[in-house]
Amino acid sequence: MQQKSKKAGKAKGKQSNLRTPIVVVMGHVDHGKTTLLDKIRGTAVAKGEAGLITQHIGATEVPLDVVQDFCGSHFGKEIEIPGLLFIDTPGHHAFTSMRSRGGSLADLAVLIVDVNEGFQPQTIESLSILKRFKTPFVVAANKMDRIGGWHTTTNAPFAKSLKVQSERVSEILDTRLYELVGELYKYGFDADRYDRITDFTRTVGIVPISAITGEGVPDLLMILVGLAQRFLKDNLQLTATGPGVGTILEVKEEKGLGTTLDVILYNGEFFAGDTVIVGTSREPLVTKIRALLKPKPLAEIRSEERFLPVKHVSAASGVKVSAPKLDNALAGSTIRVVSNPDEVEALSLELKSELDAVRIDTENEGLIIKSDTIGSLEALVGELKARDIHIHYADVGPISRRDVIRAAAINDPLLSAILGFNVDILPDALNEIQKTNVPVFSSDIIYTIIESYERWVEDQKNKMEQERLEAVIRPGAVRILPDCVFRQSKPAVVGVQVIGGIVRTQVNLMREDGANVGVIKGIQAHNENQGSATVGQEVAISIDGPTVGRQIHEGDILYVNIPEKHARIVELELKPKLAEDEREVLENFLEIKRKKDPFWGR
Ligand SMILES: Nc1nc2c(ncn2[C@@H]2O[C@H](COP(=O)(O)OP(=O)(O)OP(=O)(O)O)[C@@H](O)[C@H]2O)c(=O)[nH]1
Repeated sequence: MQQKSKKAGKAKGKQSNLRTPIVVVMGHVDHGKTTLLDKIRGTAVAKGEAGLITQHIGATEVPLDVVQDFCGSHFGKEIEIPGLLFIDTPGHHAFTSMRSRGGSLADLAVLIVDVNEGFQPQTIESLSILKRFKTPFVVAANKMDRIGGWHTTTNAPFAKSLKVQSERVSEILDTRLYELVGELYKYGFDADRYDRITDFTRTVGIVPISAITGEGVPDLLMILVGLAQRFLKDNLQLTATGPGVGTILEVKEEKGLGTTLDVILYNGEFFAGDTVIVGTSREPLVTKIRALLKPKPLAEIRSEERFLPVKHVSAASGVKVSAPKLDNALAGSTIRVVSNPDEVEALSLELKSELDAVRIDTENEGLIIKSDTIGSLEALVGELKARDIHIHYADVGPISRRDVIRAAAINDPLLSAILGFNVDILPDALNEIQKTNVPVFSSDIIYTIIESYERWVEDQKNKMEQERLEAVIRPGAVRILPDCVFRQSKPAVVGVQVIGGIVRTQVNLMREDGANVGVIKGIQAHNENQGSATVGQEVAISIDGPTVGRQIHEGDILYVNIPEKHARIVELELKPKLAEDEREVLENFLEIKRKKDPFWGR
């Protein structure tokens, strides 16, 4: 044990400043992210190597030696990375709040998929985030132990585990893996079971695992080390020395410490006392690191203090930073060491541009977007842009009254809405929402937000369409009944039978020769006023315009004089839905119109 520690320490020194790669585990709810992280931590602890596993703030470091031991094999000299740093907060939320300039903070990702359930909404969302950030990843096909008839070999590498399975179990597993290959192909990735791949730069590896039994986990770790070595080597800027740069994972209030930052240091070093510049939602702030804190090892947690001050940390590392004036610090933004006061201005501009790059503030018609961190804002905005959904304004922070007012002022009814990712609605914003009826779609799953917004858009469109069609004047025809003239004129009141379609008040009537007759003022049946009458009904109608005996006569057929614009909609859009009588009336009506003008209504 002692020896191993020394060996690990020495090995690290040899490694030409290549820093520990940062790994994030992503996937759908309940597919096993937490269980996998627990397994990786727990196994190493169980192997009596707890001393080697370094607990970070928000992350767990697994040194290369531990990975080697777990895998039961030794890596060659070509492996120079000191180990793997797993971010403890699983999920894409953590992923999106971590970003370094130009991409995500994570060097590598594990996309975990329940092999029995296949792709689910958050799997797809995670995949699209990985694609956008171009983060190399492996797929962990989890819960293979749930296949009926599975024989468990605890913590065994996949090949060993597979050997003891029946042919039927192997076949089921293979089928499920092929389904995953198919899903990945659909989203633009070539994938295969990892042991069938020769070129990992082109093909995504799928590692069958069980996070519970540990089977396949050694393989997963091996693949991660291999990928990290390849991809990190290309990124020579990332080192464990020099002025530190980190991403703020969380801004946290701590008893006795005030506001602190949980930071993943991804490049260089922090020393207690360093001057740092920190991103906020306004002007970046310059402050001095009062203390760097690491979690206390489990055995030492006796007192209330959970943290251990350290003088120095180097990348990659999870650390709590205590410093004055941190209240406005913004999760997802950068913390950076200022080595020279002359740099402040340039660094400040750089930090501001980080937020400005994601923030959108235009005069165009579009949605209002609010999000909790820069990373999540970027992810949400990215997804919306990919769908060509217009954005009026996007910013970090809770939903405020101002946001609601801005959304209400948007003219396009389908864009007058707010989308929020993991943000609160301030109380006065709630009042404004009630007043304006601006819809707010919020969730901590991007996919859910967009899906519910899109569903609302669909509903709104249907409603608008329905309203439009309801406003269309439809075909109708009446015959004036004999001996039912109740008044000659001003207005003429006659008894009619509706012989087809529908007649409403306010529509114009037309004779069979095409001459306009006048407007229906009222419709009565059994002395009751009504707005319309349909086929078969006998009603009295009052018509403003004609005189009975002159323009109209008993026995005449009168048509609803459909305006040309409406006739076009009826003929082109509504015809298939018309009843037989309506269609007949429409055809007769159009025939009359087109006798004079063959192109009428076309
Ligand atoms: N049989 C079996 N069960 C598993 C495996 N991995 C996870 N589970 C179980 O699946 C459930 C969900 O696992 P979690 O690790 O909590 O899933 P998660 O993805 O972290 O879920 P969220 O944190 O809610 O997103 C738990 O009951 C686990 O015990 C596995 O490999 N085999």
